[in-house]
Amino acid sequence: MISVAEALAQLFALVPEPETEEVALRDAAGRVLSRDVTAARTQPPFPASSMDGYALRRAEVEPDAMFKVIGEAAAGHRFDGTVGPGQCTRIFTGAPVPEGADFVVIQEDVTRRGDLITLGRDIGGKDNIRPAGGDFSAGDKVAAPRRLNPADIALLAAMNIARVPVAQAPSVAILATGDELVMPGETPGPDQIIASNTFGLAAQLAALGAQPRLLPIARDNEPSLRAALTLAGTADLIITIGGASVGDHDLVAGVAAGLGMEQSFYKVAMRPGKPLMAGRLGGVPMIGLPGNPVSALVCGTVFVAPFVRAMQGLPMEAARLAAAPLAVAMPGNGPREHYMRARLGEDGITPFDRQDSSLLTVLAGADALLVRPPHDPARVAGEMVCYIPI
Ligand SMILES: Nc1nc2c(c(=O)[nH]1)N[C@H]1C(S)=C(S)[C@@H](COP(=O)(O)OP(=O)(O)OC[C@H]3O[C@@H](n4cnc5c(N)ncnc54)[C@H](O)[C@@H]3O)O[C@H]1N2
Ligand code: MOO
Repeated sequence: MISVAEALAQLFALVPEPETEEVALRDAAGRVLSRDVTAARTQPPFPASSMDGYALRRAEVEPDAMFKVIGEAAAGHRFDGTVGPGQCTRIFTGAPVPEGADFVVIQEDVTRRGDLITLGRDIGGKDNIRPAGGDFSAGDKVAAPRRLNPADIALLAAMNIARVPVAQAPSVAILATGDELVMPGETPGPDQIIASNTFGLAAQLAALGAQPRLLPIARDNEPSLRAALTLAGTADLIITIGGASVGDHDLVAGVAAGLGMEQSFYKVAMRPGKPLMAGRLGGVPMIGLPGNPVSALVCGTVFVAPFVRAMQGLPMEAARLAAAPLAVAMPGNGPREHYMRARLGEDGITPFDRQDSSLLTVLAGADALLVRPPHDPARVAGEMVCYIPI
């Protein structure tokens, strides 16, 4: 059995070179920017007022000073003249500051009668002007790789980038295996259950910017598995669920090997998730997840998510760890890295009492996987521990 870190390193060696495509800005949210993009314009393109008020000369600002209003500058409509001594323009937020003016007095600090304004007694030194290029300048870059969040999309829009180079969304074939499985909505026989991991994993993948494709459930016999694995061959990544352990009906490794799979590793010193397998089948990376529902989804977080991020050109990094104080004491850990389903609260992190890898109710109630290294000694409440937010 290899360590989680070693398994992840071997998995990253299977990551294919990401491919780029261009998409409309509206479709770029959540995708990974694949090339640096460069602003073709400056923002704001001119010194702009940040408030509604009057534009005038800073040197003339003093208590009770009077100015003549000679025009108006609004957003989208500049004032074409020049503001001279003793003059001002009405100005609104976002408007270009007129020639000659270098200060905006907010209207709350002004009394206006006809074309004349009188300043109040406490104007302050803030000019209320956003300099040209205060946000960004032509030539500034948004650097790749980067998963584009809503603020990034707004920034690209402001830079006038209508089409965005992004990594192609990896197509991921998900193959559930087992005679006991039926799809949600179907009527299970007396010995059957509903395929659940499949859907949890598809949801994880969709949230990572991949395109999950559910294959028909493969039955626990070689022809069915072989047919299903052959169907998966056009994907960028094949994920199988179940049939990974040592039982008589656990056939995935054997059938995949028969089809020419080059195995990178099988079995990882972790809990849950021990019978994890990975390799390449027909040139396509393949990850064989254990069937137990929590095992499959924990492996989804610890292995599939970093892999799919790397497939989109993001750095090859393990799931990010956070730290929190333990709310309760814990006994020592065994030889496998333990990903304990846990809850964060005001007094720290608490692992659930029940850690069986079949319990989806416990996983659904968890917001953290408390990570315990192999042979981690007993811990007392208050000690800092690492966790993966989920
Ligand atoms: N003698 C041993 N037995 C087992 C070992 C072992 O080391 N020695 N390892 C255990 C561990 S740990 C795990 S994890 C499981 C993994 O088993 P498989 O990957 O072969 O998975 P299955 O046997 O096919 O299924 C296990 C369990 O999960 C249910 N399942 C499977 N697929 C789905 C799905 N898509 N949705 C919902 N539930 C699913 C399945 O019905 C079984 O209950 O092996 C242990 N055994
Ligand atoms: O490793 Mo299994 O995944 O413990 O249930």
